[in-house]
Amino acid sequence: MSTAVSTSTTGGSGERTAVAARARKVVKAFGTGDTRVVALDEVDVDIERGQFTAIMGPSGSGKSTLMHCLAGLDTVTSGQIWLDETEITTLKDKKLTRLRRDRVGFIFQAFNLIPTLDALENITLPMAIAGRKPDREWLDRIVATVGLADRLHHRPAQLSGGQQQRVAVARALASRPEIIFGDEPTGNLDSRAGAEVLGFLRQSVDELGRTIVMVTHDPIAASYADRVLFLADGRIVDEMADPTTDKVIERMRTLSVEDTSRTEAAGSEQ
Ligand SMILES: Nc1ncnc2c1ncn2[C@@H]1O[C@H](COP(=O)(O)OP(=O)(O)OP(=O)(O)O)[C@@H](O)[C@H]1O
Repeated sequence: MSTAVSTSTTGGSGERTAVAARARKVVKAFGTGDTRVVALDEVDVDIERGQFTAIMGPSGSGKSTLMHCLAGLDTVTSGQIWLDETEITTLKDKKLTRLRRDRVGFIFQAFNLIPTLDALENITLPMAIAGRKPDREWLDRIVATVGLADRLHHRPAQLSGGQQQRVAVARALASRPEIIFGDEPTGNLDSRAGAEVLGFLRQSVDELGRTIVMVTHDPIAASYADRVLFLADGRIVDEMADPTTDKVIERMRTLSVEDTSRTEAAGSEQ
């Protein structure tokens, strides 16, 4: 079974669609024969523009694979993915690289900052590489939003983990990407620094109109989102609007019970 989670689009006439990313019947398999693993099994999903979406699910359910495919970091076995109105599943490497550079932002668990550059240079580096000038006003807004104004000339080693991740958030926002993907962005942070970074992600959606998709194991992190997608066995099995930590914990608990009973049923069939 696959669950279609759809929203209407307003595209056409050069207008932005209400959907920032869209997947249809996406299958991603790794390996062949006996070692074949189907990580995504006919996934249909719409990621709404201007929303904060969290992806949750048990370990191995396909969360990272879904994010990598939506972001054009990995190819699909079959199915289609669009970013806005561009189908990325048919793009050749060069065009895909350019699209990722120009239209997508990334925040990873590891901050991936360049140690010899200061915070401001790290924030503007991707744009410098792309030969683009940062929009000063936008940059100032981002720096103010993530609270880095007095740290801009510090190198990563002179910043706390939370501050380093804020630099990474500012770097992801700097080029005004259409969509930002985060893979466990608070996974390396203590709860206070994690809460700060999640607060900034929330603000970038509410105040800067960004679109964020975040993979997380943490129900508290998921509670900052507008909507949570739940994956199990490579399929979207549920979604939740306006999540709270307790509601997410409860849903994850029932998912792992369902997971165990599925595994037991599969075992007894053999
Ligand atoms: N490069 C790969 N080669 C082979 N199998 C892979 C590869 N990447 C992922 N898989 C398999 O695909 C399935 C989904 O993996 P994925 O990493 O997307 O899950 P996840 O939900 O993000 O897991 P976790 O929460 O543990 O990070 C798993 O069974 C995994 O072992």
